[in-house]
Amino acid sequence: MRRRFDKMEGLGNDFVIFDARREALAMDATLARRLADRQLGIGCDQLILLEPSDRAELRMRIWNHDGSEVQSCGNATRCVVALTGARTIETAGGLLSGSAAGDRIEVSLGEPRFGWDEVPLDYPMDTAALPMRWGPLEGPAALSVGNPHLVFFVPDSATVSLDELGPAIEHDPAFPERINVNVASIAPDGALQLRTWERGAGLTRACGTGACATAVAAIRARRAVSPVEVRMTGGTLRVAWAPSEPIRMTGAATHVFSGEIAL
Ligand SMILES: N[C@H](CCC[C@H](N)C(=O)O)C(=O)O
Repeated sequence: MRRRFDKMEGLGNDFVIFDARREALAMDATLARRLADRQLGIGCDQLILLEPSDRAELRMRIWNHDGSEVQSCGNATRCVVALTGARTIETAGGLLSGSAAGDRIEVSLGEPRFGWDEVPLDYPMDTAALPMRWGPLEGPAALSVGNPHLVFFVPDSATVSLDELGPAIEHDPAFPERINVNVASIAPDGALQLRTWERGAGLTRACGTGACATAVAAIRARRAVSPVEVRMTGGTLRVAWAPSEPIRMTGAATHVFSGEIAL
């Protein structure tokens, strides 16, 4: 059976999107891994499946490059809004809303969660600063923005060996669902410079939920003021948040090509 897909990217974080709202498509870890493989398949950081929803205009399901199905993906959400024009999206991480903002897309990710069991962590800890260390990285904030994130603030995020430290932190037993690892520094103009080791995908050029988690942690710790610019390898996102408000992220979403593949 041949199925159409759209290839899209948000700041270099790339996606293969199948629209299964009219014709169901059975996706599983094995198929997602093959489609995401850059030699054996189409190639992407995350595989996205759109399905009907009775709570929003559509449901978005997300599989990482390693085949793990997860709750939320910020950059892909902007791409799905741009591709479909949907304004409400159901995900396992919560209900999202989005709209075009000039040549950018704005998405509301809902409110962050700071409870140790909401991240989740394996046991109670102060999520504002976990009493943990991995090499030079210590005392991260932990939060959920629909998916789990750690945020480390360092003098210069460009000098951290995230390719080495990322896997050890992602798979630490303290994180029963694994975790996304963000390392950020504060630029002289108050912007955040962020690099992310993504759960299930490794180093990516940008991470939308990582940018949101890092901005929330910075605003909460009074290291930054909302709205804050988050600069990543693949480009910049603008994140706005205040306590008891949803997180709002604004940035680019680009259609690269459409294609067909035999499944
Ligand atoms: N790796 C993430 C999913 C993709 C997040 C990222 N691509 C984004 O733009 O938010 C996780 O396992 O929770």
